[in-house]
Amino acid sequence: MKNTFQLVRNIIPPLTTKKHKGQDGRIGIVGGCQEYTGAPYFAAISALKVGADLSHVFCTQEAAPVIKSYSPELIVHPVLDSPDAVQDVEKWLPRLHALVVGPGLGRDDGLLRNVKGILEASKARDVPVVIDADGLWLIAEQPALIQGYQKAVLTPNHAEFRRLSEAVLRDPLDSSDPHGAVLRLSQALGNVTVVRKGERDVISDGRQVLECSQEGSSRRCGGQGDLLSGSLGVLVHWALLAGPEKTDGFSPLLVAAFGACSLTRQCSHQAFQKHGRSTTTTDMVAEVGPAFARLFES
Ligand SMILES: NC(=O)C1=CN([C@@H]2O[C@H](COP(=O)(O)OP(=O)(O)OC[C@H]3O[C@@H](n4cnc5c(N)ncnc54)[C@H](O)[C@@H]3O)[C@@H](O)[C@H]2O)[C@@H](O)CC1
Ligand SMILES: Nc1ncnc2c1ncn2[C@@H]1O[C@H](COP(=O)(O)OP(=O)(O)OP(=O)(O)O)[C@@H](O)[C@H]1O
Ligand SMILES: [Mg+2]
Repeated sequence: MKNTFQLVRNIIPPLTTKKHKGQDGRIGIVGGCQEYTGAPYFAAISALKVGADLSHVFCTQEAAPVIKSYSPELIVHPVLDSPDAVQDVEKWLPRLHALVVGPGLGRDDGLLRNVKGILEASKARDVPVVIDADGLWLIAEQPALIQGYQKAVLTPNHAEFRRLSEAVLRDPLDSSDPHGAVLRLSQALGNVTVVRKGERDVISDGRQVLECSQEGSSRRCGGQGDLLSGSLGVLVHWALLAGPEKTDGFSPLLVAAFGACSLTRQCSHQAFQKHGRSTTTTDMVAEVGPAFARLFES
């Protein structure tokens, strides 16, 4: 695990005065609806805190003023439930380095239909996508949407992993072999990268398996998966930019996922040390800077 941290360090771009705004990452979050406005915020602000330069949120018209009110740093587009949602997002794709699809998306059929079009447009432009939360609900319904897309990373929790496996694998889940279960799901989806979050995070691209057991915390408050998916959006961009020569034979997406899992757990650990049982994801977002420095810059 120690040299895996070195692989993550290898993909982190240097901070220099020679760069222009946006060069270190322009990330789009697709999600945010009437019920859920926190999740897309957590994902978007985490991307900025990890080191992206710009964070866009593409959400429903109703959710937009709420998410805008959380932070001036976010660029919030109230388009996800518009009749031209796909075109409204697609026109931004040339200016985005990665999309994080799902935080706070909800399961409205109309929104899922729009997100299907957005995913197809993203694949057509070779945009890397992290798919989380209710984006995974859509994938479980229509696995062909990302089948074989090598620039896709899925980040299911326990329930989402089960739903995906039941949708894609015929034989029942073998819970006694977590590595094998993630390997098989990745292979069945055409070697997309899968992160099964849990007491230990298991990551596979259908060829290799990494496990993240970085000490986290025993707080299971909502939103931690959104911090992970937002951080992962940036790390995916950096890892693909750095290329496989910097990741010592591991797939860049595998290394990016290990980095995001480690960072999320470290944030949880540091926040829990300060706040104990009252820890929330907001406290964890505040720890992104110090946790990143401790894991990857010291
Ligand atoms: N503040 C917010 O706006 C938040 C919104 N969220 C959104 O809520 C939507 C649904 O997310 P959910 O995570 O509820 O997804 P699910 O609808 O898949 O719920 C997961 C269910 O599985 C159960 N579960 C989780 N881990 C388990 C385990 N280890 N063993 C057994 N059962 C387990 C949970 O109790 C939960 O009921 C997503 O779009 C998500 O982004 C969440 O991210 C939480 C925060
Ligand atoms: N039992 C556990 N012990 C330690 N860490 C855990 C445990 N379960 C999950 N985690 C960690 O908590 C974080 C979020 O995982 P979780 O399964 O809660 O995702 P999620 O349900 O998608 O979260 P969200 O509420 O954002 O949707 C990950 O970093 C994961 O590694
Ligand atoms: Mg989640």
